[in-house]
Amino acid sequence: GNEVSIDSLARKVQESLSLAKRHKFWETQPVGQFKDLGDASLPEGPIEPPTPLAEVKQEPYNLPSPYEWTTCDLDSEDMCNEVYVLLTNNYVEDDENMFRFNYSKEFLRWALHPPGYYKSWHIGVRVKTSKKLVAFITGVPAKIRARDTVVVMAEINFLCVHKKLRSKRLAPVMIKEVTRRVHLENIWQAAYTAGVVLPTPVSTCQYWHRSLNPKKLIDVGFSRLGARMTMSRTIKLYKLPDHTITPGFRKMELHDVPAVTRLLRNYLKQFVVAPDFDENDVEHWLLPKEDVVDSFLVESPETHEITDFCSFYTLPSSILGNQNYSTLKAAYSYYNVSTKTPWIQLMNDALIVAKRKDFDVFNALDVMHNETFLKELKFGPGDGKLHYYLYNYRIKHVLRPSELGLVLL
Ligand SMILES: CNCCCN(C)c1ncc(F)c(N2CC(C(=O)NCc3cnc4ccccn34)C2)n1
Repeated sequence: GNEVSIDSLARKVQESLSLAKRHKFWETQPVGQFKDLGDASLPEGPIEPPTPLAEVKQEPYNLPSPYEWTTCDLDSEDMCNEVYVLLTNNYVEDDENMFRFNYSKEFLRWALHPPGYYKSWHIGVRVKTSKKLVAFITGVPAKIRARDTVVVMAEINFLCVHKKLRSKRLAPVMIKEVTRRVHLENIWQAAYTAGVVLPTPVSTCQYWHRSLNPKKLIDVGFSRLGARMTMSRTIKLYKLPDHTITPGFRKMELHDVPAVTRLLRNYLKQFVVAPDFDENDVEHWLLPKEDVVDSFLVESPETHEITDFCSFYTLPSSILGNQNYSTLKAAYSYYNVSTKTPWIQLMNDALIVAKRKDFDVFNALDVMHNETFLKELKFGPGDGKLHYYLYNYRIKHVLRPSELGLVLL
């Protein structure tokens, strides 16, 4: 009926209150503001100039009295485990609270220890008395090109506040603290993503999902049986060959780093915003690491030239409240390049390898050239939108996803 229950009304009030507070906070920050959207006179580039380092706040921001700052050293097994447990129990869930991201410890160490990382940007909040870790936020340095300008930015990620401490206004002070620590390293721009709308998205992307294990996906409620479809017909629809079909398709190895760097740098040139990877970055971000990142390339059997590349990262989700399964094994499309092998064939080989590695689903954003293969390879549009943001950097127009060459973890 149309009766609105009291608690759903209360939830709506709470949501709109936190949305109002969220915008109030972001209207104080050097980010593109909604009111500026139409103003073509505003130049592209930094919104505010750097602050002289002596004028950057030297001491941490004040936390509410029961809490204290801590720096999380992920090389410490104990600390890495504390971060893993906090995220496993309190990080991003889908709107229906059926799934929660379950980044692994190995993944977190990989994601947070790229070349040139700062330990001081791995920030935790503890309860002073119990020393329990109750919140987390991170930054890693990255060379990002925006049109023709390469800027060293902080990639901000893994903002997580314990479920029991929500709406205590911890997130704004954590964002200000990571910003302060980034400023202390003379870095003045940042990049981040969110499933929620903030001022102002650089681009808004759509997730697409390719079923690999449709029976499990339907059983756990990730997808639904199509109209006029039976389960056996659905399993047949998503069936993949046991082996890849592209001649010369193989796992990337250390000696491939120079060639893959050339291939990827040349490919990423065409996008308005993209990482400016050097060989050290490629070695860290794209060499295969078991249960973290997989990468493959096509080496021409005739010329031994490396002509194509595909990669995906491993990000499982906890399944909340299903009798038969506890984990959804998801692969996320990362960076792909096609110069000789057609996109469809290259990405179909990626699906074949992901299926063979027992992934349940292969996710991809509609960024870069992904829309050229999504529909034909039987990806379906997801309900999750991912908004991309830049801090203290104005891009003249909102970008189409196909103009974006950046994938954050
Ligand atoms: C770049 N830093 C954010 C990345 C975090 N990523 C991967 C993310 N951010 C927002 C999303 F909308 C999203 N989606 C993947 C699609 C999906 O699989 N939706 C069902 C589902 C399964 N498990 C979960 C866990 C949380 C949310 C939705 N879940 C939607 N992914």
